[in-house]
Amino acid sequence: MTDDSSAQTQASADNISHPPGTSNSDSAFAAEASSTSVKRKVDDLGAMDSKLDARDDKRRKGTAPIKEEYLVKSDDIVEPRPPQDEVDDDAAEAFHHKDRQALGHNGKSKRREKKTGQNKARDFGSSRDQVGLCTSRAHHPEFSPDECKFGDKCKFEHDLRRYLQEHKRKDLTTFDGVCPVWQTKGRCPVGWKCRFVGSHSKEVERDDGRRELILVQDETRMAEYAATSVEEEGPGVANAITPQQRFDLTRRKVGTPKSDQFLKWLDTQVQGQRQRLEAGRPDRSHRNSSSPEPDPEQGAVNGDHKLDSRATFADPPLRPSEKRRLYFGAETPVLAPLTTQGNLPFRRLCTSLGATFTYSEMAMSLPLMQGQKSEWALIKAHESEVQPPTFSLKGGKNIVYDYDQSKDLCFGAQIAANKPWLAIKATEILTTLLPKGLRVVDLNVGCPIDLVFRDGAGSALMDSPPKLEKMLRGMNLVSGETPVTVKIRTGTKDKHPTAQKLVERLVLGAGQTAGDPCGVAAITLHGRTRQQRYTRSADWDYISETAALIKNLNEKADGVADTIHEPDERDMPNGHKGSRHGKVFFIGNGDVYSHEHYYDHIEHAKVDGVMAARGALIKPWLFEEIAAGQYIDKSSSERLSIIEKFCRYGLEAWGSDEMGVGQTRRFLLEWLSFACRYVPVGLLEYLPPNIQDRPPRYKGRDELETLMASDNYLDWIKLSEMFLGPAHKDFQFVPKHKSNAYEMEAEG
Ligand SMILES: Cc1cc2nc3c(=O)[nH]c(=O)nc-3n(C[C@H](O)[C@H](O)[C@H](O)COP(=O)(O)O)c2cc1C
Repeated sequence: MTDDSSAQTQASADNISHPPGTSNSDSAFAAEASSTSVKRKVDDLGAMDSKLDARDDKRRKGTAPIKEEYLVKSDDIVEPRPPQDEVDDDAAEAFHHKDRQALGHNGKSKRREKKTGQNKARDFGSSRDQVGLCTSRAHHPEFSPDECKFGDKCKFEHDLRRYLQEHKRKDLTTFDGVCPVWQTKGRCPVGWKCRFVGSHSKEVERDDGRRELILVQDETRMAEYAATSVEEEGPGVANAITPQQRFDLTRRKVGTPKSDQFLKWLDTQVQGQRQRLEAGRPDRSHRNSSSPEPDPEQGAVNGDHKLDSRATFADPPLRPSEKRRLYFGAETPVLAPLTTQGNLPFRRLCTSLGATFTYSEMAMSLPLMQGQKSEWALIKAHESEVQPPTFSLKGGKNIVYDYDQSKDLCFGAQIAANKPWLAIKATEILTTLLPKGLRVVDLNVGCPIDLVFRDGAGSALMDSPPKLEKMLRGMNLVSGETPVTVKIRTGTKDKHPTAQKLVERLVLGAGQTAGDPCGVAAITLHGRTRQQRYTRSADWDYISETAALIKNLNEKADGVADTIHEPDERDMPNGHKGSRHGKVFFIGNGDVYSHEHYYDHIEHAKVDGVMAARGALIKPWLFEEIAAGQYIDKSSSERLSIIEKFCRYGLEAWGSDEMGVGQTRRFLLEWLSFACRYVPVGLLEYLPPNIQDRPPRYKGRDELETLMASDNYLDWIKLSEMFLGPAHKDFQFVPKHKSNAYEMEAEG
């Protein structure tokens, strides 16, 4: 809910979709909104069309409708920002994949590990102490350090006082000088290296008169924290594999017995089919004899028509385990998977603001299987994400038979792969090593990035339905109780949508697998093609048609299952009472930027759930707006406190030492590159805001609001310095839309 300082916007109550269960007259919004004011504005726009002068015309096309008094004009022309936003979004999605080719889907690593995974593809300079403190000293009182195993060869500092006085930058004074990690946990894992170490250390006098520096812990806070935390590694972090597990992965010692069995069976099916084709005999075992011609879409990219294994000639050698039931509904707004941006602190922030479900950044299957640390870092979650979601069901409608909210959790992993064996084995490994930490394993079939696409992964799989079906079927067989989901696009090419045909195949099975669904529990559709990237709006008409189709298919699947295949409860996702087939949930995605869009899509496109990506990056309180069913006109100071929260979460996740502060700053700047696009709703002439609109140059209601609207990364650094202090002299930031690197001026 909005608090006192959040003014309501002048939106027309007639224009607002309300959360289910509220109406115009009973919502708090209706009482406070100045509906006539905006109604007039909206009507005016129609009437004024012919009178618009060139300037207004310019403002209307793809331009955010900012009230006259806030516009910054030169020569009386409203200055639009440079047209770079769509390009930026593509760049943002792609940026950290520049080195993804290094992940070698073919198993051959072309570059070194340190360049893959989270945040490794860009050079941000470094944020280190001038001379580091030896770890044998880092957590100990001054007089009783551990022995340094490296002796004279150790290049780190062993004299604690010298380190503190000469090599370490002075303590930060932000957060009132109190270490945010220590404040939460009662102890700070980085010890003497902490940039706030003064708040958890002191000098004491010993019996012999010597003065010793010691670290201080707060036992009460530690006990409180221990009582509520499910900490596995670091502060509140879940889904971390153990060093032993990682070691075993690197030595190929983690078995994938279920995958091996399935893949072997798959192989025999493919070989059998090949032999039949070579012998020139028509494949009479096809159940669907009415469609003997290969589907032109099948295997189009990989030319693998012949190897199309629509090959459930014999039942697979193993059955899936019974799955945890899923639920998506109006009450469960979903945060999209977001490479780089969807890091743990940002997801934690969104969860705290009302996001119900979250996904990891896309992780590549091969490096996961190889135990690469940076890829497994993507799968770590905050403890708040591995708890049951806290929504309350409105009227208990649409609830899935047997759904148990207390067994559900918020966080799912997303993976990408270009071959069935990779997707299947990675899924088995993920769900074996983290049996309780993942809501779903989601396969990314939307990624547009060239490097991924050319390898046959991401959205390339849209053009290889048989391969994709094999992947999902196998993933479902090996994933234990964890459901498998998939995220797709409208298609790869403009004006040639293929998602609906694909969906039909995934929900019902096709050809040889007709009546034998691959077991996918939910499908998310981003309503754009790969070719279109972020140009033009997402096609919600197509999403809506697909929702209707899936509803039909869900019903039809029952019938097909009756006549052809006796489904086993375990094979079915989200079984519901009275149905023999499991419901496949359908989530729509694209351009959701307000509660209005959100509820409109639930009501009119009739999707089960709605996922937000850039909308949440630009204003993470989108989730609060969805819960409240109204716009929240956050003041600049409220927005600043959200930035502060991110910094706290970042320091908790990455540490409060120089490195952790640098990492937090880096990801904060990445996020601010989106957040600066927010135009406060109080500055807009009419609502809803359109995510594709670019703001003209404008000034905010106060200096801070103006600063937050800046698209100059130097201003983002200024904002970061309010909480993280002056940037390290070696800190670099390359804004994704600018080619010039920024290097911090040296500072003290
Ligand atoms: C910076 C950025 C990173 C993204 N990373 C991923 C990703 O890792 N996996 C994925 O499935 N989609 C990814 N996407 C796509 C989004 O999940 C989403 O489908 C798309 O942005 C459309 O939603 P929107 O209009 O709400 O932004 C990314 C998008 C952006 C802008």
